[in-house]
Amino acid sequence: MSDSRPQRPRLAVKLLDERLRDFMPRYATLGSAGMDLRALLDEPLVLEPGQCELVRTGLAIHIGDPGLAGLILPRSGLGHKHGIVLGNLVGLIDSDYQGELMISTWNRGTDTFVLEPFERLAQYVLVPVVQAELEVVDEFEASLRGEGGFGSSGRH
Ligand SMILES: O=c1ccn([C@H]2C[C@H](O)[C@@H](COP(=O)(O)OP(=O)(O)OP(=O)(O)O)O2)c(=O)[nH]1
Ligand SMILES: [Mg+2]
Repeated sequence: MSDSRPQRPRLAVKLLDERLRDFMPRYATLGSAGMDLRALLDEPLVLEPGQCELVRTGLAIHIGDPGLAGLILPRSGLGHKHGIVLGNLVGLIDSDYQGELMISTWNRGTDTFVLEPFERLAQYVLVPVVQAELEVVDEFEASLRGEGGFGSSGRH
C-alpha cells in the first residue's frame, strides 16, 4: 500500500542543551497540528498571578524557507485550567530566525502556578506564508463590501 501522506519539510534544529536529546518535540498523533515545546529550566519556576517570564526552550529551529513560518501557541489545557498563556498572545517565528525559541509565559490566572523543568509549555506549528508586494493605487476596484467593516455586513 502506498503512503499518501505529503512529505514533511525537514527543518534544521540545534539543541542548545544536551538534556533536550531526551525531550525532542514531536507530533503526539498522526493528525497533530503542533509539536509541544518544553520549558528548559534547572528548577521549578513559580509564576505569581500576573507574572510574565521569558522561558527558554533550548531549541533553535532554522526554517530557512520564506514560504513557511512558525507559530508558538498556548496549550489549551494550561491556558484554560491554569491561566498559563503567552505574554505576546502568539509567537511568530520568522523563517530566517536562527536563535533560541523563547516562550513568553504569562500567568493570567488568579492562582500561583509552578512550572516544572521540561514541562510541555506551548506548541510549535509550522504554517505556510505568502509574502506580498504592496502596490500604491489611488482607487480600488469596487467590491461588494467596500469600506464596511466591524459588523457592517447584513445591515440595511
Ligand atoms: O514567542 C516568540 C516570538 C518570537 N520569537 C523570536 C523568533 C522571531 O523570528 C523573533 C522576532 O519576533 P517578532 O518579529 O515577533 O518580534 P519583534 O519585537 O518584531 O522583534 P524583531 O525586531 O527582532 O523582529 O523572535 C521567539 O523566540 N518567541
Ligand atoms: Mg519583528
